[in-house]
Order: sequence, then C-alpha cells, then structure tokens
Amino acid sequence: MTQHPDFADEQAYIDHAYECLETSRLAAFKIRDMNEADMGGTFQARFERNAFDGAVVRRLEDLDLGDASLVFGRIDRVAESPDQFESFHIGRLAVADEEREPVVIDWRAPVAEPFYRATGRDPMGLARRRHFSIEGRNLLGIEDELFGAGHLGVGHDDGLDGGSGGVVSADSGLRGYSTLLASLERGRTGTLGDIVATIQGEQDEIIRSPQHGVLVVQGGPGTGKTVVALHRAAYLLYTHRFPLEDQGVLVIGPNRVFLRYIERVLPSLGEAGVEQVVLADLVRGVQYLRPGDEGDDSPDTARLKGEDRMSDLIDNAVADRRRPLKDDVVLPFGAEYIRLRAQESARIVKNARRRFKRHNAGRRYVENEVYAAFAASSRDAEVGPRQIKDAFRGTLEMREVLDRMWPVLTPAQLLHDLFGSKALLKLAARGVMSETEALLLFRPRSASVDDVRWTLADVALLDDAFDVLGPKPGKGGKLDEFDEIRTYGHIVIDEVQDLTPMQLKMATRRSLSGSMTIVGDIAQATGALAPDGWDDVLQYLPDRKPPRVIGLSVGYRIPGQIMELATKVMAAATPGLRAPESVRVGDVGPSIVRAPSLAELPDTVRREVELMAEAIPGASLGVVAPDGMLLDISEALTAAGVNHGTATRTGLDAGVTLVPVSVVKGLELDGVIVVEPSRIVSDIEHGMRALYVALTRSTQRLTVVHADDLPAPMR
Ligand SMILES: Nc1ncnc2c1ncn2[C@@H]1O[C@H](COP(=O)(O)OP(=O)(O)OP(=O)(O)O)[C@@H](O)[C@H]1O
Repeated sequence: MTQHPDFADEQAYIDHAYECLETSRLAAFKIRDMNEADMGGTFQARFERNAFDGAVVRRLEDLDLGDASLVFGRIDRVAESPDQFESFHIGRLAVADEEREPVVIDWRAPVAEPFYRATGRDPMGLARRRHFSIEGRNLLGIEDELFGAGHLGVGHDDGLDGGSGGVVSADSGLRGYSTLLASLERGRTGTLGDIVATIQGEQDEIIRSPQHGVLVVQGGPGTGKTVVALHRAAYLLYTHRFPLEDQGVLVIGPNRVFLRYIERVLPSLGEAGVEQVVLADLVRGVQYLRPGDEGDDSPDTARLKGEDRMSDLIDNAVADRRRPLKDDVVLPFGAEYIRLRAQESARIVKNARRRFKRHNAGRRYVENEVYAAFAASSRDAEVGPRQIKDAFRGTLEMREVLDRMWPVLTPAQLLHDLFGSKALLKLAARGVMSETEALLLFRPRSASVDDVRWTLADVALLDDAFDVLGPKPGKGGKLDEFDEIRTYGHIVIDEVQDLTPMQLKMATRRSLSGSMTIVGDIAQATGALAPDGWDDVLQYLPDRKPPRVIGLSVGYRIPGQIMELATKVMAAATPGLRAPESVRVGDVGPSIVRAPSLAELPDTVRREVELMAEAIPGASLGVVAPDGMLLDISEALTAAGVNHGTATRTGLDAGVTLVPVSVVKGLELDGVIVVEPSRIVSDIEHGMRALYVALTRSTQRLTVVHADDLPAPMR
C-alpha cells in the first residue's frame, strides 16, 4: 500500500504535539510546587499561578495517557476564500505551544464538533476530515474524507459492504470507517475503553446535548449507551467545569462487576473525582446481605419493596410513631406535682406535624412544648420551661413521655420496628395496601437494630425513610451517622430499565437541578417491575424540564450473525422493539453444541472453552451460565487445568471468566459461551430477556452449550 503523501508531515506534527504537552506538564508541576514563600511576592510568579486554571494544572499532573493517543484526527475548515483552509488537530486534551498557540484541540471543544458530526449533506464548513490510525505516538495510517462539490463526505471507504443480514449499509453515515473497524476488532482487555477517536454522529449528538433535564438514551445491546453516557459526563464537565466540578457528578451502575468494568473510561478522558457507585453505596452505616443469602427477600417481597406505594407505607409508619399520651402524666417537682394532660400532648403532636416536614427536626420543638406545658401546670409562677428541663431532661420518665410522643428515629430503627411487628405493618397498610400484602414485609426481629442485615431491596426503603425522618439531631445539633443526602449537578444511571420506582426516587433525591443522563434498553429489562416503556421510568425522575428520549440504532459490539440469532430471542421476549443493526459481519457465526447429557454439560463447556481459546488466542473469554451451575463448570475447568476467574471476584481480568447470568448485563468479552439457555429462561423472571442479554455480550465469537432442548426462538 502506498503511503499517504502527508504521512511524514503528520507524524512530525504529532511529535511536536507531544513535546508541547511535555513542556506544559513540566510547567504544571512547577506551578504546583510554587508556594507563597518561593514566590517571594513577585508579581510575575503570582500572576503565572493565578493565570493557570487550577483544574487544568491538576489534569496535566494526573495525566497518564498510557497507550492512548494524544492526537487522533484533524479537520480542515474552509476559511474566507474556498481554497484556503484552517486546520485543527483533534485530541484528548488541549495542548498549546510556547506562544500559547493551539496545537491540539480538546475533543470536547466546540471547534471539534464537525469532526464528529459533519456529513456529506451537512459538511459544517469542512473541506476535509482526517482520521489517524495511531498507536501511542506512532502514526500507522491516515484516512481522509473529503467534503464539498463532487464529494459526499466519504473517502477511502466508499466500498463498504452493502447492508445485508442486519448489517448497516454504506450510506448509514458512519465516520472514519476503517479506524472504527480497527478499534472494534481489537481484543478486549476486560475493562471498557474510551471511544474519543471514533465517536459516531448519532452518539455525538447525545454527548453534546444540553445539560438540563433528563436525557434518556435508549438503544439495543452494544450500541454504545454506556460509553456514550460516560463521554457525555466528561463533555459536561469540560463545558460546565464551573460549577459542575463542585456540584459533583454521580454515576450509578447495576453492580460492582459492572463498576469495575467501566472504571477506566473517565480517568482515560482525564476526569477523576466522578463518583461511580451502586445504590447501596449511597446508604451507609448498615450491613447488607448478598443477594441469595439466607434472609434475602422472596421475589414477591422484593417486588413489593420496589413499588412506589412503599413511600406511603413509610409515611404512615412514621405518622404512627407520633402518639399523644393515653393518660395524663404527673411528675413530682419540689413540693408539688406537675402535669401534662393527654389532651395537651395531642395538641403538641398535631402542631409539630404541621410545622415540620421532616420528622426528627420536630423533636426539639416537642420537647420544649412538653417542658412548657409541665411548667404551666405548676402553681409557682416563677417556674418556667427552663427549670423543668433542668430537672427532668434525660430522666427515664421524661424520655418515656417524649419517645411515645415523638421518638427520634434512624431509618434503620423505623424499618426494623415496622418489619418486626405485624401490628405496626397492618396499621401502616391503611389506604396503601391490603394487610396480607403488608405482611409480606414481616420478618422476625433481630435482637438489636445493629444486627440487622438488610437486603438490596431495603436500600431504597432506608433512603426513603431517611428522606422523611431527616438526620438525627445529636448533641449540639450535629448529624448522626446518617449524613444529609448529598446532591449532584449531574447524574448518570446505567441499565436504568432495571431500577424500581423506589430506586429511581433515590436518584431523583440526589439530583440538584434535574440534570440526568439515563441509559438503558427496555428489551433488556429483567427486574421484577420491568417497565413497558420510558414513561414508566420517567414518572419517578425530575420533571422540571421536559425529558428527551434519543435512540441509538447501530450495534458496535456484536457481529451481524450473532445479532441475528439474538434478535430472534428478543422478538420473542419483547415483541415490537427493533434490534440494532451491526456495524460489521463476524468471521464465523454462532455455534450451538449439545452435550450428551446434563451430567456431561460441564465437561462439554470445558471443551468448548479450550476450542475457543485456540481459535482466538489471547482473547478474553466468558462462560455465562445460570448462577447455580457455575460451581460444576468451575470444577470441570480446574480438573482440566484451565485457569479461570469468576466475575464477582476477579472482574473480567482473567483470560477465562465465569460470569453468573445475574451480573452479565452491560459487560463485554471477545468470546462468550452461553450455557443451558432453557435454564436461564426458566430460572429468572423475564428469563427470555436475560437470555437475550447473555447472547449479546461478545465482540467476536459465540458458542451455546446445552443439554436440555433449546428455547423455541433459538431452534
Ligand atoms: N463509536 C464507537 N467507536 C468505537 N467503539 C465503540 C463506539 N461505540 C461503541 N463502541 C464499542 O461498542 C461496545 C459496546 O458499547 P457499550 O458497552 O457502551 O454498549 P451498550 O449499549 O451500553 O451495551 P449494553 O446494552 O449491552 O450494555 C464497547 O466496546 C464500545 O467501546
């Protein structure tokens, strides 16, 4: 192949960019090390430090490009006269030379937008777009697209395969096709990487979409929802650094395996300090059971705990803990008796209810009113609330009065008491659910609230309870171990289709101004309360601004033949939805292998693992199986000396990883072996959708191993 005529010039430019970056980094270190004393008060030194944006200095200090390339493209923009161009090199971050002239433009800057968006129909002022195929500093190839008269925005790649068999066609507007394909065909490392060099037009629209309101990104498996949402977070941080960096950005993922899988994306884009969590991380100070452990919720209980009406039940439960006295309370005080009438206690409780939105905040008021009422009953006109407080505060009698009328409660105490008492449950159920339903929530009381191990469905209930109760007023008004709920300027939720209404409300509570990016796929919804459409989800999210729903239609992960099989399963699981079209055809279609018997299934899996490892050496392989079958498969692999990890312990770091089907959503591997589809379908609610998820995890190869008959859509 002949080399591109600009090859040497571009390589020289790239080298120059790296030199400038190095100079800026050295300057950043110098600025960091400058302290007031060193500056010796010179105006120049102080000026230099102030002139540098702190965030930029930090980014430069932390920067570790690894193998990622600094520069990956270039655009030539038509200047005043049509034969004059301004060119800009696009890269991961902005680099300037010593004269402060830009050398590399940050991919997120407005100038860079046409790099991702220009099309033949709308060239956005471009004459040419150039993609570099590059490894670190070494340029390997150049791919040009020319715009303007006589060109349609396609360059070397107009010879794309026509769109057959669910694979996208040449006019679909893919940009930098060779660079894109090269990046898709690279082996996976076990963690998701960034896509700055090859973001596609439909993805860029999402990434640069305005910050306000809730943005829903719907798309089939492998359309880039996760990676796009993370790039959007990086884009928003760049564009609205002030105030977003202080307000914070929160990313919520479905489980820890997934968090580990995505943990590198934002740092590789130079964004540290974004909090990436699972929901349970947001409610601290209690212990959780692992799913499936003894004491975990039954499916019916878990489903009920996810429903919106649980908030009403919790409201009732709090209201039930505010009780006027049954009888007057009389206490000896000096030479007399003082009295709090039951009627008076009812008035105090009623007033406190009216005044305080959050329960615990009302306690001080109730206390003071109780002291005042006792004082008023004294015959001695000199006695005021102060004297009563001094005499009775902290005494058993007074505590009993106050704890009956208005106990201070933590979320854990409230729910521990509620779930441990059939009487309280039945009482709280009024107007909300039947008593029989409420009793699904009953569980034997633990000796102490500190011993309780909470289930994952409890997380959102504890959070809701906190919202009603508020922090516990401690001595001097300090907060308890339950800190106030922290809010964020932007929230990203991945696999949002699996969140229950109660969980969605948790996210809403943390949103400062209603700005969210939520990504998911209704066809992959396997939760107990799987939504039928986005309205079911949006009703629990902030609605200050109208929500926007944007779809992604191109599948980047899965080769066409595998997608074809998966699409049949999808059509059976969620009729009426469209599956994504794959960007590419794979080398080989999926292979389906029947084990001679159930007993021989693990060994058949072992053999298929070995065959796949031979076929794609060095690849990351996953065995996706019903949770209950993993142990047997692991033993078969061990017996044959096949090293392997388990996703829940090792992430996807090992060459061969066993992945329980319950945590496979969102993950990606080069080769996947799906075990016993019929059992995946029967084990899990919405099992057909779970199977669809399992079948859509691989970038290269798929083998299905079964002993039982295959589910109908796969036959
Ligand atoms: N424009 C792109 N250039 C290169 N790779 C891309 C691009 N878009 C997506 N990909 C790759 O496609 C794969 C799938 O992306 P991602 O995991 O974000 O998809 P998803 O829609 O979240 O899938 P799922 O629904 O299965 O969770 C990833 O490896 C991602 O890097």
